[in-house]
Amino acid sequence: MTAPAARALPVLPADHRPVRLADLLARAPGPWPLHDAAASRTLDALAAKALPAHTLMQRAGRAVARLAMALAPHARRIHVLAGHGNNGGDGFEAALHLHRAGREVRLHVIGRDSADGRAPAWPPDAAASRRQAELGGVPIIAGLAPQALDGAELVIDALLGRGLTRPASGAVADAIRLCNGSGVPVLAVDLPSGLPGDTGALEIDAACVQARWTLALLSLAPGLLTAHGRDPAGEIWWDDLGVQLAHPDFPVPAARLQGAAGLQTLWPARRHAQHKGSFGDVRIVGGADSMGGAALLAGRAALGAGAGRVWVDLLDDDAPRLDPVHPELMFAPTPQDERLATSTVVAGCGGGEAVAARLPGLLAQAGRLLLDADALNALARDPALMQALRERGAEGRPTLLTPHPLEAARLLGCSAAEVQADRLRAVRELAARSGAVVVLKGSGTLISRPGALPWINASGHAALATPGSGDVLAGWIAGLWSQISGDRAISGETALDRAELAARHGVWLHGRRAERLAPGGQALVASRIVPDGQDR
Ligand SMILES: NC(=O)C1=CN([C@@H]2O[C@H](COP(=O)(O)OP(=O)(O)OC[C@H]3O[C@@H](n4cnc5c(N)ncnc54)[C@H](OP(=O)(O)O)[C@@H]3O)[C@@H](O)[C@H]2O)[C@@H](O)CC1
Ligand SMILES: Nc1ncnc2c1ncn2[C@@H]1O[C@H](COP(=O)(O)OP(=O)(O)O)[C@@H](O)[C@H]1O
Ligand SMILES: [K+]
Repeated sequence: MTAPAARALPVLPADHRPVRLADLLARAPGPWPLHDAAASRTLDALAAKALPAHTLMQRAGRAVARLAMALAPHARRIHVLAGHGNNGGDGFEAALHLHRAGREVRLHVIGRDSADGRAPAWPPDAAASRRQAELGGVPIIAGLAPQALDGAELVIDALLGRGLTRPASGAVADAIRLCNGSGVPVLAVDLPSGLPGDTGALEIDAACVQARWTLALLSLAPGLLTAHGRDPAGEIWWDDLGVQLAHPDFPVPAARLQGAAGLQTLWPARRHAQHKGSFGDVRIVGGADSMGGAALLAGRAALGAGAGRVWVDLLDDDAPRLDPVHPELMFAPTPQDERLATSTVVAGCGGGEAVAARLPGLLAQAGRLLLDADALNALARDPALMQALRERGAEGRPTLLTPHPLEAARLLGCSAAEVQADRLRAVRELAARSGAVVVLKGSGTLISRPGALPWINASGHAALATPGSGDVLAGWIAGLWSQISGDRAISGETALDRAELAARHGVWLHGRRAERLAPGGQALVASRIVPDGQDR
């Protein structure tokens, strides 16, 4: 790709304000692109070229200083920890602004020059910003002494950003640990230092700043939103520094952020002339041995999401065929005829070993098929099933897979740790291998279809880490999927588009319901996460 002419870039005057990501997602349509480090470097260079020298870093530093004063208006003593890359440069600029605004600023320079006495080697912009800070009279201190943060009211973390190439160590890791141990609130610049921006994957005991707030600059890193990223990032803010990221010449993002926008309009109000047959049939195949509850949760969720009729096909012959809490649920064996071709089938919730025998028939006949839990484990064990899955996709019959990281690892033939080390790569790989839409669950759930940009879901928190919440999700997605298929099919969309839409919407609503029920992240039981028809 040839680089676009710099003057073509839409760089606006810097009169904008940073926005809290949660507010942005609630009101703006998006989709918001997420850029990896390589793309962000390209963006940085393009934007810097379109502006007068040093302007981009000045904007970044001013944005950090303004947000610091807005979030911690009473903080007088502010310590800025600066590393030796451009992240440090943003810190120098912020320190200068805060100093000029009358705050008591201490600027700690951490890294090569303080640790081993070598001459500092900042990139040109950061070197210029450091000179400005010195000339402006900001007190600059080499390193961070153990008691240095006593009495501090705010720390600005500008140690490491997108340039992280290895786990933080040495003087940088020591500074991170001191900062975390101080109890002083931290505003992280671009990323909490130590967090890998592309993946959000932290090794055990890796040094990483635990920020109260993170201000992402120009572009948003996927690692802030998935794997381990949400905890160290704290509340995420974003400032595009006046650069419009939607410009066609900008580098392709690594993923898109899924919020509510664009989804509500998919399920319009019901028309008077509609009947339950208009909203699709869902069949749940699962509940082997003592795991009938999983199938019931999925069935209830499909009903609550608005499916027209829901049948549960229990694999345990001795289990009662009635749900007293939801007597609307019907219990019947899955038919082996054309009714299967027009149904949305969920297989695997509490499926045990028994579900494997059902898969060849379902893969061959089900119109829409969602495989979860034990159905995924059976798929991982049997290459013939995987082949049948690919054939379905090639014939235009869509499948959705909803693995958690261990199930994804079994399907990919690797460990769960390897999946978690690069969740975006894992979800793309699994979608490509299976031809299905894949929902890789966990903090920052990913949704991917073959060959397309993955989505990272922004809703939900650890209240969802409760048994059965995955069964609810599977049923919820199926209930939505059944409504945008059949006679309510959205025109112009392919079968795989509809599968992806249902997955994106289901994952978003599932997470948002948990946030509403447990705003403080307190424990939830999965039955409460079952939708009640009000979730839109
Ligand atoms: N891109 C954008 O959109 C914009 C970017 N901007 C800002 O620039 C930041 C990116 O700057 P950057 O590329 O200079 O990287 P940065 O994070 O400062 O690291 C620098 C140095 O750290 C080193 N290093 C690496 N790992 C290490 C470790 N574990 N422990 C210790 N050291 C380690 C490594 O040097 P090494 O030691 O490997 O030679 C590297 O040179 C970005 O986050 C944002 O704040 C904004 O100003 C404007 C918009
Ligand atoms: N820490 C977390 N943050 C956000 N979502 C989570 C977290 N832990 C679990 N979840 C979500 O909860 C659900 C759990 O699904 P799963 O692991 O299949 O559980 P189960 O098999 O018990 O139903 C998934 O949607 C997953 O994304
Ligand atoms: K940082």
